[in-house]
Amino acid sequence: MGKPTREEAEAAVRVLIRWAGDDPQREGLLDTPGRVVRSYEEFFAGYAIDPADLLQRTFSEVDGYDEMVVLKDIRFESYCEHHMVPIIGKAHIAYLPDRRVVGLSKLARLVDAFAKRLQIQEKMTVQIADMLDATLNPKGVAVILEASHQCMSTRGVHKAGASMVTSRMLGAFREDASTRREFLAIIGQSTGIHVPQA
Ligand SMILES: Nc1nc2c(ncn2[C@@H]2O[C@H](COP(=O)(O)OP(=O)(O)OP(=O)(O)O)[C@@H](O)[C@H]2O)c(=O)[nH]1
Ligand SMILES: [Zn+2]
Repeated sequence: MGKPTREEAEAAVRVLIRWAGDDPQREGLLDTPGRVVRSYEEFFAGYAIDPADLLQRTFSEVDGYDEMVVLKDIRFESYCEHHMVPIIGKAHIAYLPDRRVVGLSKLARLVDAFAKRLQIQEKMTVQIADMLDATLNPKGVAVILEASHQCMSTRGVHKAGASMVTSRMLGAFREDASTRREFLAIIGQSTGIHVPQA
């Protein structure tokens, strides 16, 4: 299945405008297919990124640092693969380094590489954790995602305010309850976290 041309993608948007009940030829909508297709390039930029590449560069001069590294409150925007509407939330990532650490921004880039695709939250959670585990070989990895799904707030069941929380714990975070507790305490899970609403 080859990638369609830009013209084909714009034609598909014109069909959807007609499906919504409007006229793609009216002045206000003439440039809309082009804008939508350009927006899709942003929304789905993750397909062009190789997440493993992002984590190739590591640093080993850490003077023996062997405690957990946590990056919390990483905002992400993803898209529900069932309804193609936004999933907006926050990711919290931790790992227990084994001599090597990765540049901090790469953790946020890793989240985006998987978020900017058609997703379900469970799959995205596993993809982030497993990629970090496979490329960095740390002693443990923890990933928690909390997000609100516009397919649940702006349509269907209309439950604004509900948030989905998913997690994946590997290595020390799975096996050792105190490591897991320390991570949860650091990200503030015990005190409650504000989830940005879609
Ligand atoms: N587990 C999971 N479900 C999701 C996620 N995003 C959306 N969904 C759900 O996917 C389901 C799709 O269900 P269907 O019954 O096929 O679709 P639908 O008729 O549009 O369902 P409603 O949303 O209940 O109106 C819905 O229950 C959504 O809430 C996600 O990230 N994880
Ligand atoms: Zn959905």
